[in-house]
Amino acid sequence: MKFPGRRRHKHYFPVEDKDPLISQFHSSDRLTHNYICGIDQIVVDIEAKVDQAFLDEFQLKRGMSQVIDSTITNALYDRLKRDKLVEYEFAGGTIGNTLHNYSVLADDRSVLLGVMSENINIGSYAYRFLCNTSSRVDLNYLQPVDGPIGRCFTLIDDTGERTFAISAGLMNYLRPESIDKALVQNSSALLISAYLMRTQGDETMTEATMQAVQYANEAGVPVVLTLGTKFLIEQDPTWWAEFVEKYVDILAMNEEEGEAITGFSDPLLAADKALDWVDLVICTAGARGMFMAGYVEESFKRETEHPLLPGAISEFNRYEYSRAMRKSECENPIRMYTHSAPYMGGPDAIKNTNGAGDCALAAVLHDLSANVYHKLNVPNSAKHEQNAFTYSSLAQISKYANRASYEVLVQHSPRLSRGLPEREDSLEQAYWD
Ligand SMILES: Nc1ncnc2c1ncn2[C@@H]1O[C@H](COP(=O)(O)OP(=O)(O)OP(=O)(O)O)[C@@H](O)[C@H]1O
Ligand SMILES: Nc1nc2c(ncn2[C@@H]2O[C@H](CO)[C@@H](O)[C@H]2O)c(=O)[nH]1
Repeated sequence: MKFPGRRRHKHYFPVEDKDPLISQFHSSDRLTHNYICGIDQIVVDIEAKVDQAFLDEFQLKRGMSQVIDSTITNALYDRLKRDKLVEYEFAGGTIGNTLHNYSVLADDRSVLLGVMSENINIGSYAYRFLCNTSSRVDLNYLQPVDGPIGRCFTLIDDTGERTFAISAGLMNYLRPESIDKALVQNSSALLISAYLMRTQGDETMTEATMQAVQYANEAGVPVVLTLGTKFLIEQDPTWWAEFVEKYVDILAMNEEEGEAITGFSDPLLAADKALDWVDLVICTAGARGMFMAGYVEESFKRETEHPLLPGAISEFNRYEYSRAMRKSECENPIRMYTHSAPYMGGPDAIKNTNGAGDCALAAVLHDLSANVYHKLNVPNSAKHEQNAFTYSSLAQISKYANRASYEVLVQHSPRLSRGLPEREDSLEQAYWD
């Protein structure tokens, strides 16, 4: 686990001053390591710039993520290739991206559950998926299938709006018995997306997901749900709200998905409503940055040093300097909220917003997982007198998340190619302490 910290002069000394006992003590194999796991439909993104006429031609609804049949897939693919419209092909999937980015940010292990073609040819989509995934993402638990993984045609129009057309292949054939109980129950978080509930016919992905969720719930492992696309939620918001309340501990969404599930278009109110169901909420809001909402025990609350912000909940950021706790861990839970604007006001030129939200979630998961790691290795630290869920305050986490998503906006792919710089002026000292 990467703890981005300060470098102190006293740690740099000549070789002859080296104490053999100290080097033994610092040997990293004595540390206990933790990991997070996630389930995804394994897909490769095929990205192309198109116009509305193109979407109409293939009966695709703008802005949606939709599953397409093999006839449309073949026609679409042939057309993209014929007109040389494909800009890039890269590993994707909302959870695949998030785990990859988590592993890059934390420089630590995550485990991806899903399917993988058992026979892989060089250059095939399965091959590409494996090549474009961080070596820190453990792919050893993937279930082999006799056929292709999924393809996600990512069609971007002039306004930057993305329309996803999914050619499923065998991506939804993960079986419940392929979910390793101990793996899930020993993890620091289980990450799932709303897309996993979109299955048809004999596809088993939904059952596999529910099996993993049940294992996680039994063991008190936080279940993190990312909502994926508003169109899925709009189909049955009540079902989703009940699902979240029953099984989920941390909810990640953008403002449109937030409105679909809570009925509130204001991201702060949407986050507040979702806090009725879960312990921690992340609501990204595009150019407006992001909102987070969580709980803290009254006696551990910390007042912000920033100006108090107006909003639908007045002075909502008052306790944003507190570390979040599970509601059940609080005797007198109080709600706290934070808002962060985009890092540096957002980049001058946005290359691609695809995956910005996934990356924000990866940063939040890094913070959560760092807390578990610290607790495992330094259990007597004063830091853990408070039984917090997060390593940092809500204010710091949302800044970190925006910093991480900035990196995705200035590159073409939703997956980070490298970690963040160890220290930045824009992050307060408290974060690194
Ligand atoms: N136009 C923008 N200008 C500045 N920052 C932006 C812009 N769009 C996104 N961001 C940054 O990226 C973060 C996440 O963006 P957004 O709300 O678009 O996520 P999303 O819709 O969930 O994305 P995805 O589904 O592709 O992962 C925001 O919190 C913000 O920091
Ligand atoms: N797992 C999964 N990912 C999707 C789906 N539609 C779009 N995405 C991914 O969402 C990512 C952006 O958030 C892209 O990289 C896409 O691969 C889907 O139906 N299932």
